[in-house]
Amino acid sequence: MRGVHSVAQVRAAESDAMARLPEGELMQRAAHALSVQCAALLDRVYGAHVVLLVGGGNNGGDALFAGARLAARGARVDALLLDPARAHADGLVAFDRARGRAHEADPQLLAGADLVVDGMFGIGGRAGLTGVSADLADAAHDLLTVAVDVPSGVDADTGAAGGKAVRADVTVTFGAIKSGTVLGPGADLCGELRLVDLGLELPVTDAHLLEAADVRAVLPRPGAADDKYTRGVVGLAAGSEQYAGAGVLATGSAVHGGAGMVRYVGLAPDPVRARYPEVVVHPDSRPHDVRVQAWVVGPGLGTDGTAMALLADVLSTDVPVIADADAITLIARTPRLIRGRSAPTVITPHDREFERIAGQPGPDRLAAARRAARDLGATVLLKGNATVVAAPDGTAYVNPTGTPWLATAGSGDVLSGLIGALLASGLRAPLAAAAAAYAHGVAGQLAAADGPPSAADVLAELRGALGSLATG
Ligand SMILES: NC(=O)C1=CN([C@@H]2O[C@H](COP(=O)(O)OP(=O)(O)OC[C@H]3O[C@@H](n4cnc5c(N)ncnc54)[C@H](OP(=O)(O)O)[C@@H]3O)[C@@H](O)[C@H]2O)[C@@H](O)CC1
Ligand SMILES: Nc1ncnc2c1ncn2[C@@H]1O[C@H](COP(=O)(O)OP(=O)(O)O)[C@@H](O)[C@H]1O
Ligand SMILES: [K+]
Repeated sequence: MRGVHSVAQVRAAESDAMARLPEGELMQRAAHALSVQCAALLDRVYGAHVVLLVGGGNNGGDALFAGARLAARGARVDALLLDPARAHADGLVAFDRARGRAHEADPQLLAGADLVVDGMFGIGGRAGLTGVSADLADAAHDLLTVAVDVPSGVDADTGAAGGKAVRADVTVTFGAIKSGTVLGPGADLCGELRLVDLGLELPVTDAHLLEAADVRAVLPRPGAADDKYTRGVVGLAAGSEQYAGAGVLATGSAVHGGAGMVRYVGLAPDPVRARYPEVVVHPDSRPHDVRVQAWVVGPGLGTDGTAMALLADVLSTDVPVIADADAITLIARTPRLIRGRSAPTVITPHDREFERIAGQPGPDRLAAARRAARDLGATVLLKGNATVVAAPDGTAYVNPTGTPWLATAGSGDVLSGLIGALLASGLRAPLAAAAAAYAHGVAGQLAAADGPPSAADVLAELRGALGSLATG
C-alpha cells in the first residue's frame, strides 16, 4: 500500500525540510530527478527538442532548473513563460546560463517538440485551465508530455480538472503521492505516475493507494483444516422476477469469488438454480432461517414492499452485509436500518445512489466517501474511475485498477457478489470492499482486452483475475 497525502500535509513536510536544508536544495533535488526522468524518455538528449511550459510559481522553477540540466547535456530547450515577470528568478538565470531560450507563451512554438515539460501549475494549481495555459495544453495534447508534480489544471487534492487540463504521458511527482494524482480525472490525466523521494518526513496517513501485493496478502486461501463452512458461506438476497439477471450475476460472482458455499434467498430462484447448480436455494426461507457469514443484498431486488421486508430482515442479522443498488435506494429512505447495526455494513453506491443516500459527492470524492461512512456508520465504496473506499473511522483506500469499459449494466452486481465472498471469508469490511474493487478492476481489464465486455464477460474473468493476484 502506498500512502496518499493531502496538499496541506505535503506543504507542511516541505517547510519542515526547507528549515533543515540549505536554501533551494529541495527544488534542486526535484529538478535533478525530473531531468533524469525526462532524459530517460528521450531516445537521445543531445539534439532533442524540449519545450518547457513555465508558470509563475515553484512548479515553473522546477521546470526551468530541469530544462537547464537538459540544455547542458545538449538538448535544444525552449521555455514558454506564462508570465515572464513572475517566472522563477533563479531558475531563469540557470536556464539562461545553460543557453536555454526563453519566450513569451506561444502555442505555435510547441510544434515538433520531442518532449513537453508541463511546469505551469503544481500543488498551488486550481482545477481547469483557461486562456493561454489552455491553449498550451491543447498544443501539447499529441506530444510526449511530462507533467511536473501534477498535470496543470488538476486540483492536487481532489483530482478535479474543471474544463481543460494537461494530459500527461508521465507525471513526475515529488515527495509524496498527492490525492489528486490518484483520484477522479487526475488519476487518468497523470498518465504513468512516478514518485520521486525528496527525503520529506511525511505524517502517517489514513489514505492508501492499493497495490497488487496488498490484495494478494488478504485474499482468502483455504488451509488443510478448512471445510466449506469455515471458508465462509455467503447469502444472496438479490434478483427479482423483473431483474432476475442481477441476482444471477451477483450470485455467480460470490460462487467464483471464493466462497465455501452460496445460499440464495432472493425473489428469482429458478434462473439461479439453472445457471449455478452449486448454489443452495432456499425459496421459502427468510434470512434468519439460513446460516451465513455474510449477506449480499440489493442487486435487482426491486424497491417494493417485498424487497423492503427482505432488506430489513437481512439488515437485522448480526453478520456483515454488503448492500448495493436497490438496497441503497431503500436505505436512503430509512437510514436507521444501517445506522444501528452491530455487524459491519458495506454500501457500494455509484454517484446517483450516493446522492440519494448522502447528497451530491461533489469534486472531492475522498472527502465525500469519508463523510458518508462516518455519518452512516458503514463502509462506503464510491464507484467510478478510481473507486474510493472509506471506513467509518476515516481509513480510506483508492483503487487504481479498472477501465471505463466496466461502466456496463450488471458490472456492479459482479462487484457486490465478490465483496460478499470476501466478507464471508472473515476479511474486515473496508479491506474486503477495497480488495474486491481491485480484483473486479483487473477482471474488467482482462475482459476488455478481447473487445467491449459485458458484465457476464467480467464475471467470466474473475477467476483468472483472482488466480493471478493470488500467485503474483
Ligand atoms: N516548496 C518547495 O520547496 C518545493 C516545491 N516544489 C514545486 O513547487 C510547486 C508548488 O509551487 P507553488 O506553491 O509556487 O505553486 P504553483 O503550483 O507553481 O503555482 C501557483 C500559481 O499559479 C496560479 N494558478 C494556479 N492554478 C491556476 C490555474 N488553473 N489557472 C491560472 N493560474 C493558476 C496561482 O495563482 P493564484 O491562485 O494565486 O491566483 C499561483 O500564482 C510544487 O508543485 C512543486 O512542483 C518542488 O520544487 C519541491 C520543493
Ligand atoms: N468511467 C469509469 N471508469 C472506470 N470504471 C468505471 C467508470 N464508470 C463506472 N465504472 C465502474 O463500473 C462499475 C459499474 O457499476 P454500477 O454502476 O453499479 O453498474 P450496475 O448497477 O449496472 O451493475 C463500477 O465498478 C464502477 O466503478
Ligand atoms: K504541472
